[in-house]
Amino acid sequence: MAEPIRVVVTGAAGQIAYSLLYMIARGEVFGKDQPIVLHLLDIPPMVGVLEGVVMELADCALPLLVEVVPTTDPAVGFKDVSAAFLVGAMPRKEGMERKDLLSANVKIFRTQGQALDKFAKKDVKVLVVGNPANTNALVCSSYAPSIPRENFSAMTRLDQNRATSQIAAKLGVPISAVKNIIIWGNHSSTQYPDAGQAKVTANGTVKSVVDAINDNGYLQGSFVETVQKRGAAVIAARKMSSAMSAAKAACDHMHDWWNGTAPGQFVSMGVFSDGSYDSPKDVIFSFPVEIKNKQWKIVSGLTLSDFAKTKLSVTGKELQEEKDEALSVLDSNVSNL
Ligand SMILES: NC(=O)c1ccc[n+]([C@@H]2O[C@H](COP(=O)([O-])OP(=O)(O)OC[C@H]3O[C@@H](n4cnc5c(N)ncnc54)[C@H](O)[C@@H]3O)[C@@H](O)[C@H]2O)c1
Ligand SMILES: O=C(O)C[C@H](O)C(=O)O
Repeated sequence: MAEPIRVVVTGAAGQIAYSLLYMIARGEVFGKDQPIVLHLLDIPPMVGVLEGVVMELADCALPLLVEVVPTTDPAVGFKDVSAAFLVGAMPRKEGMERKDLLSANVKIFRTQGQALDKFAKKDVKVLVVGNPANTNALVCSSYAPSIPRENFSAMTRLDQNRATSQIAAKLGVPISAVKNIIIWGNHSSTQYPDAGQAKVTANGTVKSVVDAINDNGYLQGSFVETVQKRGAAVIAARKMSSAMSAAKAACDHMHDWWNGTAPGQFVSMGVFSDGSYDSPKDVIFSFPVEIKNKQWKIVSGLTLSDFAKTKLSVTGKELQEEKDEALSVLDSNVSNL
């Protein structure tokens, strides 16, 4: 058996964590041979709930879970962690846009960036789930200058999973038959879900999704809109934001970062933009990436349609605006933000 690794989940008393903790502790992210010490970080009013979560984790009798550390102290929560799932934040309610959460939530990510900088392992992999996820990840990284910025990411995997599921249903094929759907930009209603590079395997033959669907009106219209608005649709139905699917996506994201992507396949992650595909530099922008040895690389050389370019420009502009707004909320001289 390998040495245990320490993994922190923030917002550990919340609804996403309730599904996520179980999946991590079962070995679905770091492997079935990797023992885990789980750090559960939440805020003082949630201590009672957190105690219940600790009881349930014990009652799951999971062989890989060697220790659980519940805490409200970031110094304890982030101590020596190799992976961080930053879920804890205020969720969106019906009628709100994700950017309405910005001022409340960026402050949380400033504190957590500082704590990661001080206490986490320097090669920690950080996944930000709490919204607005892209800009929170940017803020967090900016307050953790001793950790490489490539180690900070934001979750758009839920959008990728939603988009893949829509395409598979439209074509009447299993989910596993559809690969390489891309989510570009922000985890918001400006994101661009793009099936333009995607492939489908049907009856032993690999085809482009564009040819298989043969309906540009759908691919540029209701497909894009359904994925962009799926989070709001779940909130309208559940009166709470998505949780089970968000936890599954967080596991998929970290699993692929940890274990790599299959040859020829890519996944979407919000990562620091280097200006690829004319995106604004130095915002956290979702790109297609390939992953090897725990390092992601933006897939280069894809040909984008004029329609796609317009969509990328809209979502890039929103991310630039969010970044400017975050700076005004933080009202500080963060030199590298
Ligand atoms: N990126 C995505 O695809 C995606 C998908 C779904 C939800 N989300 C976001 O994830 C976040 C969490 O959603 P949820 O449904 O689990 O919410 P929730 O309200 O059920 O849980 C959030 C938890 O975070 C805790 N928390 C608040 N401030 C904290 C802090 N400073 N440190 C540690 N914990 C803190 C709260 O006490 C609560 O227990 C929300 O921002 C939501 O919008 C993102
Ligand atoms: O939409 C939300 O606010 C929750 C989450 O980001 C989602 O996409 O389901």
